[in-house]
Amino acid sequence: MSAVETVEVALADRSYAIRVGAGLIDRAGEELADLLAGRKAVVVADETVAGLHLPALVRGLTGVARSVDALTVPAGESAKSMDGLADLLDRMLALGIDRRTVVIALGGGVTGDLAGFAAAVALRGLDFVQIPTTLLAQVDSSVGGKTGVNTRHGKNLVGAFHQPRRVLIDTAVLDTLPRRELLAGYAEVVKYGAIGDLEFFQWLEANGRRLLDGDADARRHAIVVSCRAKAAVVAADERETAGGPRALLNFGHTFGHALEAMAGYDGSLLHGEGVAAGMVLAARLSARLGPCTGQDAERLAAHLSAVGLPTGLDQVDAGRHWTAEHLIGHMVKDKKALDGRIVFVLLERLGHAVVRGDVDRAAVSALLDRPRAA
Ligand SMILES: O=C(O)C(=O)C[C@@H](O)[C@H](O)[C@H](O)COP(=O)(O)O
Repeated sequence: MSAVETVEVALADRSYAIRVGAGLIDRAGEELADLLAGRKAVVVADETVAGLHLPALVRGLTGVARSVDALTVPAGESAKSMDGLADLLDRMLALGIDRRTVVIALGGGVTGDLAGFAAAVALRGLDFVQIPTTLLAQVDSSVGGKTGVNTRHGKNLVGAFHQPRRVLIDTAVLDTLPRRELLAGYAEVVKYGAIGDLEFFQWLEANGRRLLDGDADARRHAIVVSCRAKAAVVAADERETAGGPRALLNFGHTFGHALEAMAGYDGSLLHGEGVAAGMVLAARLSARLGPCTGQDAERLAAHLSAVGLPTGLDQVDAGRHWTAEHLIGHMVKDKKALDGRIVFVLLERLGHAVVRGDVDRAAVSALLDRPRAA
């Protein structure tokens, strides 16, 4: 067993540990024994992950929890819907859950957000554990308690803050993750460097490829640094108060969520791909407004592009030519928007982000307007 590192999320009586190491799914019984003793466990996994990691997890938890049931949900963003939630709750209730039942989300961001929201509302709130199996979920969505589903009005528009009781990050599962998914998660890793840690961004410029190519030390380092950064922000501003620091984690997401909504959650644009293109748009908007420089914005774009992530509208709209009007129509529904004003997370410089509610819509339109190909 290789080393396991612990990152604490300090939230008074809702504090929890994020455990990071290779092989943690195999050791889940031991890792979760204190939480599960005498209680029912319901594992929720998506269909792809169920085929890969569910048997080992159920084996490990059997005899530790009072009973272990497993439910599967479809893979992909479209599962994160009101219908998907209703179906999952129905199946959980049919299992005879009680208020001591622990829900365990095994999978990527979609599974964690959906199962976490189901745990938040079933019997008015059940304990839950996150076992994220994608890089994106490991460095971002499994930490911080944002749970929810998408609606036809946009991404994550219905949900709840519901903190997990523990997060188990098994870095070995990344070995079976498709490259495209790995890259999408890498966008969120880069985000931490861009918004608050220039030194980490520089490290990623030098080591990002090692991480993507499977170097275990580089992976663990990037995951631990990312989780530490997220844990600090969440501890400072758990519920994303207006003007509070948690909104900084939304860098790239105002544009990114609009891109995802335009794409229709059909798998053609992954969340992390939308965030990558969204971060570049936000950085270029920052450079237009200052004081961020064009060099900083293009340095971010260059790194994302070098690893193979999309950095422009043309790369994400697959010839559908989304207009500024289309995208702004989605951005005004963003949860950060206040009194009809879109709130952006912009860069003051690479490594330092700020929240801005005073951005002129004409500047956003000018950034998004593209000449139509003849
Ligand atoms: O945890 C947060 O806070 C974030 O904003 C992290 C984001 O990377 C993540 O995608 C989050 O789920 C987006 O939240 P939303 O409030 O913009 O829906």
